Amino acid sequence: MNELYTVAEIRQIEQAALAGLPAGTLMQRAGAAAMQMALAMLDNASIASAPRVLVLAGPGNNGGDALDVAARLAQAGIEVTVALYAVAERQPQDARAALGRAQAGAATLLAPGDPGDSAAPSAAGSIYQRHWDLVIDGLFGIGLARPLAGAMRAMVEFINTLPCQVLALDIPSGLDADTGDIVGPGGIAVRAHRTITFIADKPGLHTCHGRDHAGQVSIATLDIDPALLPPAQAFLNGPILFADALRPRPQNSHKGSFGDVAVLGGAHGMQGAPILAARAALHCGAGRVFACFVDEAPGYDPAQPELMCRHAGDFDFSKTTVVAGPGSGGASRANELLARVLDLPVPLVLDADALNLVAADRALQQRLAARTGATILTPHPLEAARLLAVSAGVIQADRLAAARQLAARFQAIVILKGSGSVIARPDGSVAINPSGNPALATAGTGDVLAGVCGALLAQHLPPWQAALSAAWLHGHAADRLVEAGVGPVGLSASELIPAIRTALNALNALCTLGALGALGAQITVNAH
Ligand SMILES: NC(=O)C1=CN([C@@H]2O[C@H](COP(=O)(O)OP(=O)(O)OC[C@H]3O[C@@H](n4cnc5c(N)ncnc54)[C@H](O)[C@@H]3O)[C@@H](O)[C@H]2O)[C@@H](O)CC1
Ligand SMILES: Nc1ncnc2c1ncn2[C@@H]1O[C@H](COP(=O)(O)OP(=O)(O)O)[C@@H](O)[C@H]1O
Ligand SMILES: [K+]
Repeated sequence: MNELYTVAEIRQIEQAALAGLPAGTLMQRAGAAAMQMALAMLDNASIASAPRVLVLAGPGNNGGDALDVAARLAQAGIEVTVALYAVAERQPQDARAALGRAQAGAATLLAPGDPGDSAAPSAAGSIYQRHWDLVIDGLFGIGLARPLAGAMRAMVEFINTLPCQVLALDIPSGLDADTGDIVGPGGIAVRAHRTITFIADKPGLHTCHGRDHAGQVSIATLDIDPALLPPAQAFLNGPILFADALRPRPQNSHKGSFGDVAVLGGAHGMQGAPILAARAALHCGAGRVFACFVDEAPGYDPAQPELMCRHAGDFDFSKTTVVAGPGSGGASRANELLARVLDLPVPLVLDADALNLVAADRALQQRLAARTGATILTPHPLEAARLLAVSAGVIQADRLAAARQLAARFQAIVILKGSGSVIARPDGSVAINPSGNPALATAGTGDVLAGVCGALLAQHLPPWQAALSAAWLHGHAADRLVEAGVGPVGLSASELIPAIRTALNALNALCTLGALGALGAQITVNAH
């Protein structure tokens, strides 16, 4: 299941489901699913003595889920302590019932204040000074309305220093489920190893701070009738979304069958960038690849003599897929060449300096929005910020909204890069890419991504599927390299290129075999 739902959508689904069920049913299903996850985490931790579990229970229904799990674990004979931040009279009905179940069982319930709080020194002390094998975070879920403060903030600061496993219920407390930002100003969020999220998956678990705070994400659907789920506007990217656009190569084919890619960039001192993009395009199957330089052009690329190096001013871009921007610089010469390619109806990828040139020039913006050819934009957050005339902080605070805004404004497919790259199309659909890791945080990997996009466009993938495939393959290759010890420290953009080729061929082989079902399972394993 690749659908991602906003808090507003989850609330609607929840209301529809609750209408047909006895009170407390969904919370008890959530508690039962979380209990299984907690037991599995305790098993995996191979704890020598009897395990001790600390459960944090907040004031709302997320706290209710936590109290339900606490009651279940205590009933199973596990030593459970609840740090309770709820007052029964103010709890929602289901959560109050869960409090009753926890109080009736063997769990110890404490109401801790700040570590130095003289009002509750013994409760706080017994939590802060003991050893814990597992912490279950049920402070806040989708109802978080403001930054964590006071005693709960102090508890989260403490939890985030512990060496033990942390399981978040629904959302790591403090994280915005829609955006993956930490609810602020000056907020804090639980850093969990695993998150069990209820009803359906949520975008904020997979982008911005989401990946660092949620850890491995599992979905407990709570047996809600799938008919109650509306059509999703957001998805977790994976081959299931784009594999049908990948086609086996016909035997009766030639280099002209797989398109030409021309990379436009490489101003003086930045010639490596278009070379990386061009090599990536070559290794992802483009029939012929040209590296076209804004200033002086090298005779050829000695490490990759298959590339044809040209002076951009002399090159006819009208019959190729164009990747514009890698190392192109911001000079007027680059601006003129960019204006020329924007007016051509060819498939076009805009990266790096091409995006900065567009951001600074209203005429280029109009040309871009008026294009008829397929267009993919690949901004990192700062480039996106320049395009939208805001700060990078504003982009990161709501990456989905920023990517959607750019896609609508320029009528293009947008890949907003970073942890959990967001791929958006002009109609507002988005996908969040779950592959990739910090090994990619090194110069040149963006040039490689642009080259992969170009190669896939040249091979006639529709731009949406080309962008989804490129982002996924790029991240997947980095994940495989890290598994093999090539990173996360010291992975180079050049090393990424053959790994992307391997991943693309493996995917093509699976698609050719019609093994998409198996692929679905594989994606889930990889993504979570
Ligand atoms: N309603 C139901 O039957 C179900 C609810 N579920 C759980 O319920 C959660 C949503 O429950 P709620 O809507 O009660 O929301 P939460 O439990 O996330 O929190 C809402 C409560 O916290 C208060 N609050 C918000 N931010 C605060 C802050 N920074 N400091 C102090 N108090 C703050 C609010 O005023 C409200 O009382 C889901 O995330 C999920 O875990 C699941 O059990 C599924 C079924
Ligand atoms: N921490 C990270 N996790 C996942 N992907 C990352 C991370 N850091 C960078 N990346 C990816 O690496 C690439 C970097 O691109 P970019 O910033 O344009 O670099 P450059 O311009 O130097 O090539 C993007 O695809 C981005 O999504
Ligand atoms: K939580």
